[in-house]
Parts: sequence; C-alpha cells; structure tokens
Amino acid sequence: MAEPLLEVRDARVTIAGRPILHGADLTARAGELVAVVGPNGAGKSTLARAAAGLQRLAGGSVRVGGEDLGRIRARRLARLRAFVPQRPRVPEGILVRDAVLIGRSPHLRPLERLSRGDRAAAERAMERAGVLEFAERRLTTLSGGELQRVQVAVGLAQDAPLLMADEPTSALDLGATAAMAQLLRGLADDGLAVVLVVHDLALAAAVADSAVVISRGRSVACGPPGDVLHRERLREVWHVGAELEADGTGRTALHVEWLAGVQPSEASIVIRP
Ligand SMILES: Nc1ncnc2c1ncn2[C@@H]1O[C@H](COP(=O)(O)OP(=O)(O)OP(=O)(O)O)[C@@H](O)[C@H]1O
Repeated sequence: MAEPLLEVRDARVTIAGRPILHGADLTARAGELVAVVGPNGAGKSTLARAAAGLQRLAGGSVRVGGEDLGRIRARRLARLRAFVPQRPRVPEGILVRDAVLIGRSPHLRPLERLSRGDRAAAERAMERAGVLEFAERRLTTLSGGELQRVQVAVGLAQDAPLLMADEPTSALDLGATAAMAQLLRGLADDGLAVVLVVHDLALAAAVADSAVVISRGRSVACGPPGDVLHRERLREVWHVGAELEADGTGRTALHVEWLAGVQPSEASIVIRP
C-alpha cells in the first residue's frame, strides 16, 4: 500500500487551557478521499487545522509526505498541502482572479513574478472549481456559496498533492454540492489525497473511500463509510435514529427519524432560551 501523504497519530490540542483534541488519528494516501465526520464541536476543524500545520499540537504527531510537520518549512509545506478553511478571511478590494493567483505563491521564489504557467494554473483551478464567471468580481461581493467555491479554486491553484477542505459544501445548494462532490472525487481519482471535513453523511458515503468519526475530541472509528456509519454509531455519536443507505453506484440516502424525540440530555445541540 502507498505511503500515506498525511499521517496524524494521537493528536492532542489544548486551547485556552481546555483539551479540545485528546487522541485523534487521520491517515490519507494518494488517490484516496477521506471524510472527517462528527457532531458540532467534536474537534473536526481543530484536527484538520492541526493536520495542516495551522494549530499547535500539545502531543502526538503529524507527518506530511513522510516527514515530521514541524521540520517542514512554510513554503514547502504550502507546496505539499493545500487547506481550504471553513471561515476564510476576505480582504477588501481583492478580485477573485487575484485571490486564486495568491494560491501560486508557494511556487514563486522571493520577488519572482507570476509566469504564464502560474496564470494558466490559476485559470485551470478556477475552471475546475466552476468560478471562472466570477473571475473579475471582488471577493466581498460574492455570496457565501460562491466564495466557498473560490476558496477551493485557491487551494487547487496550489497544485499540492494533499488537499484538505473544511466543510466546503456548507453554503452550497444541491446542484453546487453535487458538483463539488464530483470535483473532490475526481481530484482523488487523479491521484490527490483529499481530506474532506463534512456534516452531510450521505455525501460522505457517496464520495469517500474512508470516514474518520470524531467524537468529543477523539477519533472513535475509521473505515469504509458504509461500515463505520451504521445505525448504532449514528445513535451513539449523533444521538439520532438514522440509517445510511448506499447502492454502491454513488447514490446514497440518509433515512432520519427526525421526529423520534431525542432526549434533551442526549442532544449534541442544546438550544438555550
Ligand atoms: N480558539 C478557540 N477558543 C476556544 N475554544 C475553541 C477555539 N477553537 C475551537 N474551540 C472549541 O473547540 C471545540 C472543537 O471545535 P472545532 O471547530 O474543532 O469543532 P468541529 O467538530 O469542527 O465543529 P463544527 O462541526 O461545529 O464546525 C469546540 O467546542 C470549540 O468551541
């Protein structure tokens, strides 16, 4: 089996004195799409940020391309992995095309100008993410869903063998979600290692080779989505009666007992008055 492009072992993260991750594992190989799933606040984004080198570890290890993350310099790390954040910072006045071109910066030497090849790579990334039509718009004028797709284009422009995307479909409509699913699956089929943090379990089951379930700061299961996202686990981790159905052709459904009455003490989301 190919060496993992990403290997996170027993990751521990403490924020403001509070343990947020206490034992999370995540492995992704070239050609593989790994979905990271779990309830709100479980630690998925923290795990993805730690795996991307954007969150300091209090324990455990992250290896990217077989090397310890702490030993990889920033510019080289940016050529090895692209990270599409859940909540990107949107600078005033920047055009979409220029934002995507920033994705090329890890490939430039200091003060080196963008080449024709860089511009072509940015155009390809915009085309693949379906954002060419917004190329001349300012980032601040985009809708939430349009902006998410632009963020994916920025990540693609990096041309890194490992792409991590934190909930890139959360603001997308059904058609745009399907297009994103196809794009991410296509990237994995092209040989990238893709890590997708996602809430939609039916989507995860349709596109992912494996799913890592995060619950209360730990990875509690890892394997083919159809195996790990069984009824008992959905009850145990999400506190809901639900069943995943997959026919093996990329068509999936999540049957949820929406009104079955979750005990308030069990609910992962508590709405306070
Ligand atoms: N900077 C921070 N300061 C304090 N707490 C934080 C900070 N960042 C994350 N947390 C807490 O860490 C926990 C895990 O957060 P994280 O964003 O990783 O969860 P998640 O699984 O991605 O959740 P969601 O599905 O809601 O996006 C949450 O309880 C969150 O409030």
